[in-house]
Amino acid sequence: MTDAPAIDVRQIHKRYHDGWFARKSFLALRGVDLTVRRGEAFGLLGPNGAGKTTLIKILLGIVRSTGGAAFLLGHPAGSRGARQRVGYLPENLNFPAHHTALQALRFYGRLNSLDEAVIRSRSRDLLDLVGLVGRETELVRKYSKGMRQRLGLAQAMLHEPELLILDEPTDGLDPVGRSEIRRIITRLKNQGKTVFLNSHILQEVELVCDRVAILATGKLRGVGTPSELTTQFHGALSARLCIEVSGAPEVLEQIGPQLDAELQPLPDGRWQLTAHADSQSDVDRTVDRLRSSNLSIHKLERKRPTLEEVFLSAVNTQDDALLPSSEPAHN
Ligand SMILES: Nc1ncnc2c1ncn2[C@@H]1O[C@H](COP(=O)(O)OP(=O)(O)OP(=O)(O)O)[C@@H](O)[C@H]1O
Repeated sequence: MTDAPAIDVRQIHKRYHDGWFARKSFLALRGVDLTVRRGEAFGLLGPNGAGKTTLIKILLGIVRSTGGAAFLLGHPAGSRGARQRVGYLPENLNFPAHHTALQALRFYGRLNSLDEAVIRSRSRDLLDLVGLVGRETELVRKYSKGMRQRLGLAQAMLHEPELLILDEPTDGLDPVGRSEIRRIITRLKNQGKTVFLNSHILQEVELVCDRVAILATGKLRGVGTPSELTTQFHGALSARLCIEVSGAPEVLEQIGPQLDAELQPLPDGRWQLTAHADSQSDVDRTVDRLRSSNLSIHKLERKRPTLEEVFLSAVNTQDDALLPSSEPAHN
């Protein structure tokens, strides 16, 4: 069991039933397979309605899947063994209004059946980890959103879980608040914890996660490091060469189509030329062509697609949603 992955999801399906006599149904997850290794920070990405919350609820045992199996650290999702080993920060955690940070932690500690002395000593350490020392006796309702999220992280860590599931931990935070949460997540990862993060903020995920999964319409579109995903969707989006040039406009207008490049005028009279450049020889050829046409090069940059571009490409790949699903019989 010690070798079991932090999260192991096999062919998970979820069908919701709705309406009169549950006659309407909707397949929110359609055969998701996912493995999260121990000790990694893993990001779950997907557009609204992709099924991210449904997947998280299945992992936590809040919602039952209608097919497949999920395990946390070798324990069936939702079992006592799994629940004891996972810490959860929900999207909008509301603390009781009359609690101070210390009282809130005591409240959650008791819910987890922790001993009073253990709660006291862990609360001190955790308030230190999340940067709330000195503010622990203030009412939580007077906290900023960032402080509440940091206290939420401390709450999730109180029973010393090996795996943390964080649902939109930086939603609604300013850049300072977001960087504080990132700092804490990195510290937790350095302590050997596994962090599973659901976030809409792609930059965030790119900065903090080792690997990401992209989910859309209930199906996984890709899993890997941001650079592996870039390669996976390379066919749709290759590396680009962005060059700031100046010179005779008529020469530029001729050269643009020859290089299959886009030209955009810049405010200072220069031009931004954007062309595909998958290899160094593509770069050399473009530069030689510009220089031999007496064009001056002011700035040159080779850009890989951003995670946002990869995400959009992954989400827009042909969906087989209209094909019959191979959903297994309900369990
Ligand atoms: N209890 C429910 N009954 C019926 N349909 C549901 C239920 N919960 C979710 N759904 C549907 O399942 C799909 C996936 O929802 P889910 O909340 O998992 O998506 P999400 O990726 O978390 O979206 P968001 O980013 O907007 O929170 C959506 O189409 C949603 O309307």
